[in-house]
Amino acid sequence: MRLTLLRKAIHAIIMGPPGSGKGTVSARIIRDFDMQHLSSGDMLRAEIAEQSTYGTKAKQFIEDGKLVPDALVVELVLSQIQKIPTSTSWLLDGFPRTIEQAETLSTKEKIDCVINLDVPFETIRERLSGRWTHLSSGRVYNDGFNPPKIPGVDDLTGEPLVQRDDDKPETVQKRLETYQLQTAPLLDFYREKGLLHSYSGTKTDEIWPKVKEFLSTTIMPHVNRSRL
Ligand SMILES: Nc1nc2c(ncn2[C@@H]2O[C@H](COP(=O)(O)OP(=O)(O)O)[C@@H](O)[C@H]2O)c(=O)[nH]1
Ligand SMILES: Nc1ncnc2c1ncn2[C@@H]1O[C@H](COP(=O)(O)OP(=O)(O)O)[C@@H](O)[C@H]1O
Repeated sequence: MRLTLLRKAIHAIIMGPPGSGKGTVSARIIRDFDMQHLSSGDMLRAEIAEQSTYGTKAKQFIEDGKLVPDALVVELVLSQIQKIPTSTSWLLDGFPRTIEQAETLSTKEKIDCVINLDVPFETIRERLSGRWTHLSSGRVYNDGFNPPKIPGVDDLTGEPLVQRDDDKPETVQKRLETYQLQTAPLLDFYREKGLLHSYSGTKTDEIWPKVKEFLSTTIMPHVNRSRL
């Protein structure tokens, strides 16, 4: 019997080092499951493009491969979450990234699961040198893995793609160090709560079926809109 009356909105987090495939896997999740995607990096880049107060404060930290201060990111992300109807499921990508962010989030929202993409740093360094981003949507491409139909142009809008300034090798190295120091400790935070589900590998196409299987069977069989 289907227990449709018990449907509830799911609150999921996707974690992993920069370039581990969070955006790529998130796009597949929202294609196949009825969820709203919230990416802190996309939000910050939109604020920078608008030259807003948030954007102006965040810009230098991002360019330096550092994390943007907790207070700023928390305010930005929580204000976006609050705009989502309570009946809508959401997937947070890139947030939280520090214990302080996770603790603040846990006082405001109940989290159902954390998907962690465990990809070796060597693989990431190679990938990020070939990442092309459509800034306004957050869509990503890669020279070898999923190239755009026309080089340098977004498939859906025809607008130009850019190589993010923070994808330069020296900034990538700094971001990986920042991840190791400030974000990796979050894995234990969520493991202790029994929420962490880690997927290791070097290829998204191998990781994705496992993530999909987990979401379909365990977390949200009721919102799965794909044909398994
Ligand atoms: N070669 C290769 N590139 C991938 C794979 N998965 C994702 N990418 C690319 O790697 C880059 C980083 O992925 P992205 O989803 O942006 O990672 P994020 O920084 O964690 O959100 C992008 O250019 C993707 O197109 C993969 O399995 N192989
Ligand atoms: N939760 C966050 N806390 C602090 N800084 C953040 C957060 N999310 C994004 N940022 C800033 O934005 C940059 C880009 O983030 P993101 O788009 O998630 O890229 P990636 O996953 O490739 O590192 C980060 O390097 C960091 O400076």
